[in-house]
This record gives sequence, structure tokens and C-alpha cells, in this order.
Amino acid sequence: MVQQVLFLCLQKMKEFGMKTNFNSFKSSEELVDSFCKTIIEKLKNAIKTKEKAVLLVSGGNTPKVLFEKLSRCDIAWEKVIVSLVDERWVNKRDEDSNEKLVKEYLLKDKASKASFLSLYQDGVEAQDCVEFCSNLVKKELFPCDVLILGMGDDSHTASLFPNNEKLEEGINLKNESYCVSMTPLTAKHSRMSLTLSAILKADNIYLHIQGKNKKEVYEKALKEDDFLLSPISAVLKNEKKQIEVYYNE
Ligand SMILES: O=C(O)[C@H](O)[C@@H](O)[C@H](O)[C@H](O)COP(=O)(O)O
Repeated sequence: MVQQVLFLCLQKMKEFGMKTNFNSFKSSEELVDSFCKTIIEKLKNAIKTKEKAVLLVSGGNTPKVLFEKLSRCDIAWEKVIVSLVDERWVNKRDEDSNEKLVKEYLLKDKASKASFLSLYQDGVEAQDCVEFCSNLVKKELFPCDVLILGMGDDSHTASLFPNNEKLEEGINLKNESYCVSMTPLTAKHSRMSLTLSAILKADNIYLHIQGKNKKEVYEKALKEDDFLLSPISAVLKNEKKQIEVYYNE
């Protein structure tokens, strides 16, 4: 009898699936205020229980305002390790480097005490560095307390790009690797990206998007079952973790 009840409960949970929770804000300032509070709470809890916290962020323009606000928040940043969900495979001084972006907008002010783990390795191609990066990410960045994704208008997230020969490897949940290298057809530079299986291992996963266009892409992605056309759909429609979406127009 107990087994039958348990089975039914599990079935119901599966049917219910893991929903995305859509948090909509009138302005970027309102979003960043609320989102910052949530992130800081998660990091503080992690520091309280593990004496350390891991924060993985994405690149792009959307997170800049959030990074600025986070950099002024008062937590034990010396106990926080910051790294990237994906990296453009360029020199760390290159304008397109996500490491440069994070160091410029986040790792300053109070947050300058945080440590940063680079994904980029000089002098080696991304495709020849996947195993090294995967072991580094697995060892140093997981368990991961907060992981923040962005999304492109083409429904890419991290550096998991649609219509790409390496995407299947990147979103295959049987792929135990934490990283995949990819050369997008619709964006510059070869990339190193966390795989979907790694992303879904994070304790708290957020998607930060801005603008009506991104909202339309998001709403379309919720209905898309072909994840090779819409990598963000593989995140939003996963059956393991709740995705908290932060959106403002
Ligand atoms: O390295 C990257 O480019 C990012 O990780 C990428 O996934 C980004 O989050 C989206 O492209 C959204 O970028 P915007 O915020 O600039 O629209």
C-alpha cells in the first residue's frame, strides 16, 4: 500500500514537472534590488553552513547593473569563489573576455575580496582544454550555490548555441563532463561552456533577462521541445530543478 502511494506521489510530481518561476519587475533597479537580496541570502546561507560559497555568472550586458549592485553588498566575500558559466576563448585583457567583464563590474568595492577562478587557459585551444576545465570546474566550483544564466535572442544560454554540431554533447544529460567547447556560428570566438548536466547540478539556478524581445523568446522557449533549436528550453523544461526567472522590460 505504502509503495503504491509513493509511486502515485512520484508520478504526480513528474506530471507537475519542475516549473519555472517568473519574477517580473517594472524596472532594472527594482529587479536588481530584489535579485541582489536573493543572491546575498543564498551566499550567506552557504557561508554559514560550509564556510564558503560558489557563485557562477554569465557574461553579456544584462548582468552589468546586477554586478555593480552586488559588488557593494556587505558579505564575507573572502569566503566566496566567483567564476563563469561560460567564457569566450580570448586573452583575459580582451574586451570580449567574460573574466574581464566580471573583474570590471563585480570584483571591485566590497566584492574585491572574493576569489576568482579563470576558465580561460592561455596558449591552448578551447577544444584541447575541455577535460582540464571540466576537472577544474568539478573540483573547485561544485557544489555551486548560485548560478546565473543569461539568454540570447537566438535562445542560446551560457555558450550552448542552437544549430551547433557540439550542442547535443552540451545538453545530453548522460554527458558527465562539466564543460564543452563550442564555436558558435552566430557569435564571435570559440567558447568554453558548462554543460547542461553541470548547470542543473547548481543548488540555485537563475535566468536574468531584460526587454520585451527576450520575454517573447522566453515564452516561445517554454513551448519548444526541440532543444537543439532552443538550448534555453533544455534548462527551462528540465525535470530536476526549479529555475527562477528575473525579468524587467
Ligand atoms: O558569454 C556570453 O555571451 C554569455 O554568457 C551569454 O550566454 C549571455 O548571457 C547572453 O548572450 C545574453 O547576453 P546579453 O545580456 O548581452 O543579452
